[in-house]
Amino acid sequence: MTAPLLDIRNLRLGVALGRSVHHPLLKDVTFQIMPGEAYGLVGESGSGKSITSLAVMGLLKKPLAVTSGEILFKGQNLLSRPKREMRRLRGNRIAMIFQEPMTALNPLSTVGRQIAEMFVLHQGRSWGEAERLAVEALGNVRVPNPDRRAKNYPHQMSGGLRQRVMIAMALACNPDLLIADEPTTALDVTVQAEVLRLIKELCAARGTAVLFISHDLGVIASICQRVGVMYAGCLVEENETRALFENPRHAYTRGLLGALPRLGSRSAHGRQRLVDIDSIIADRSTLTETRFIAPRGPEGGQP
Ligand SMILES: Nc1ncnc2c1ncn2[C@@H]1O[C@H](COP(=O)(O)OP(=O)(O)OP(=O)(O)O)[C@@H](O)[C@H]1O
Repeated sequence: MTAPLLDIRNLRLGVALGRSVHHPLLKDVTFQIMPGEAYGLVGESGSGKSITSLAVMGLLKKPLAVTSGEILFKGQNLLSRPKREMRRLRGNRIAMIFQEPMTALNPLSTVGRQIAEMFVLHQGRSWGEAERLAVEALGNVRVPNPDRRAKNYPHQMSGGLRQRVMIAMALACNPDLLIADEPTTALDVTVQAEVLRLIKELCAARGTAVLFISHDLGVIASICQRVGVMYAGCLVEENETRALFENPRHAYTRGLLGALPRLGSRSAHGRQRLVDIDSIIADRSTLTETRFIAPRGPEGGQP
């Protein structure tokens, strides 16, 4: 049997309130991503999606701290790796793209130079060779006129093109895992669709696994084979994407699906009614619905 690429086990994470007291933010989060698989984490704002990905990248900053659990990447626990090794891993074996590329790109350096830096830092290439590879990388993410565009500064590009630059940087070293945290939320719908298609095609062609984070189940469904649903710091349900849509078992997942706008569903006034998820989960503080629900096996039992 193939071993998981990423294996997060009982991850607990919190805000340090004192030396040993933590306010919990993640509670026993457990999920696996197989090599080449696209896995989606969906949940409302504040449910813990981003801090999960930052923990994987080793980028949590105080007062946030992992209190227990394991993050195994290719069988090795990232939580016990020295900082130097994590720096080598980031950008090389695990790469990340964020919602707003402007915050991740250096405004004072051309995009070609920034992509070239990946080849110099992680692959020890000469600058001349790295700059040639950077133009090639821009072409691979379908940036028109890559030679000319490589000389642009980030502010000279549209949001969609900047996100393509981020994807080119992230995939430069052919990582095993790409973490995409709401990469298309800030883009127009048409540009969003193009960028999603690009991520999907490039990762499938290279066999790169994806951890795709979004609050939008529709976006997740277009790219991921499996989905984990997060609510209040817990992974409350996990299933294959199609099965989750056909048979959502957790109240919060049903709420999320019910809140997806659908073509053709209109009220008597001709307007579509949007469903309020809060009306489905009455009291968040009790967290009575945060029990994990695993996918059913073929006969409806556990697989
Ligand atoms: N530096 C921090 N200090 C204290 N609490 C934090 C810090 N960063 C995040 N949190 C808290 O951790 C919880 C999870 O945050 P996280 O950013 O992971 O949510 P999210 O699901 O990614 O939401 P969003 O979609 O809005 O980014 C939230 O309650 C948030 O307020």
